[in-house]
Amino acid sequence: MTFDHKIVNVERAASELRRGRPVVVTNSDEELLVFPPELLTEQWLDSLKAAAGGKLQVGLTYNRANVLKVSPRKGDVALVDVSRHMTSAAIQFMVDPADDLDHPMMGPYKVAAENAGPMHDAGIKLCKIARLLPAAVFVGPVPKGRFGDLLNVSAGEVTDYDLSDALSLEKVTSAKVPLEGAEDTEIVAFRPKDGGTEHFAILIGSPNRHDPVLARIHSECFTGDLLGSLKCDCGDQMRGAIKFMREQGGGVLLYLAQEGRGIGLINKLRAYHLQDQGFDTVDANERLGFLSDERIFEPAAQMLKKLGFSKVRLLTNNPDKVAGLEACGINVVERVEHKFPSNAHNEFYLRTKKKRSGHLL
Ligand SMILES: Nc1nc2c(ncn2[C@@H]2O[C@H](COP(=O)(O)OP(=O)(O)OP(=O)(O)O)[C@@H](O)[C@H]2O)c(=O)[nH]1
Ligand SMILES: [Zn+2]
Repeated sequence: MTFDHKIVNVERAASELRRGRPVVVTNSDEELLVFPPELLTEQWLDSLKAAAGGKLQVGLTYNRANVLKVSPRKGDVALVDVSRHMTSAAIQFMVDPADDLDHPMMGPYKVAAENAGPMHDAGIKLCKIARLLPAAVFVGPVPKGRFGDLLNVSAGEVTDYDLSDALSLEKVTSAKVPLEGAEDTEIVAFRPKDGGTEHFAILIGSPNRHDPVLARIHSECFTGDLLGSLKCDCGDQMRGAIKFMREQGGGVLLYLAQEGRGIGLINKLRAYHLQDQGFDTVDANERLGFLSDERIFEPAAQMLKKLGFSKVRLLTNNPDKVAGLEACGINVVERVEHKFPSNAHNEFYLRTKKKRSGHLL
């Protein structure tokens, strides 16, 4: 029997990291131990220092490194040496911006003599997949076999994860779920065959497959969609799209598991904490070490294709969504604006999206 382990290995490794356990990223002849800094304890740090024999490093993304005034030697990851006396708390200050304003004199940090490589990139990517802070403590690289029985995953599998995860989406089931204002509605569930990220398509009415379908790419927003948060416009946009589709005779809303523009709910709340300190939505993401938007469009495109839609009229104010969907082989024949009145809490957020993220309204 043969299995395609691509997604499985990555999901297992990410799940191990979320539990505060180290994993090993490999290439053809070397391996690199990865530990999530936000879950570091003094005990773990002592063990890692012992395993590293004095060579322990923290990997930071370009955006976080930039905040700390260090730069990657090459590529997008900066490696900072962990000195013998550095505590787990000091490493956590390095990767978590929550208390940056209370520690304005952090550093200076010693940039490692080595360049970061694809295994380091994969280590940080794994922390992102685990929805942890995008940083990692590293031991190595060392020749293969040194870290014994620790769970391991190849750097290539991690790099390919997003695409493999999206391209293996399959329809699992569907059911009629009448919604307020759109009673003729069906929810179609998608899941990669070996168990990755689940996404959902909400079909309003019975749109035909010949004409361009009215479509909305909606990234999950627990606070806005479910709780009615006034900090963003997601709830209005989601309910507004459903209502508009019903009025127009049908459409499809793709509900994507990309909470917080792809950083996860906990990291989004971390970004909100920084916004409470005065940083805008873009700076908050970047101080955490993320890109301002970490989303990809393949899952949306894949669901549209599986549902038989190849041409869409896209409800959005975000030109990146149009370009992103087009790049995945969906023909966006029209962008339909999707704006709702602002309130005192989201006005600055909406202005920032226009000023800094190229939004059209
Ligand atoms: N990281 C982060 N995510 C946020 C913030 N506010 C809202 N979000 C997330 O942003 C996503 C919603 O974005 P979308 O509604 O797709 O909006 P958009 O990219 O602005 O584009 P359109 O609405 O289509 O014009 C959801 O996943 C929200 O959780 C924030 O301040 N920080
Ligand atoms: Zn929202």
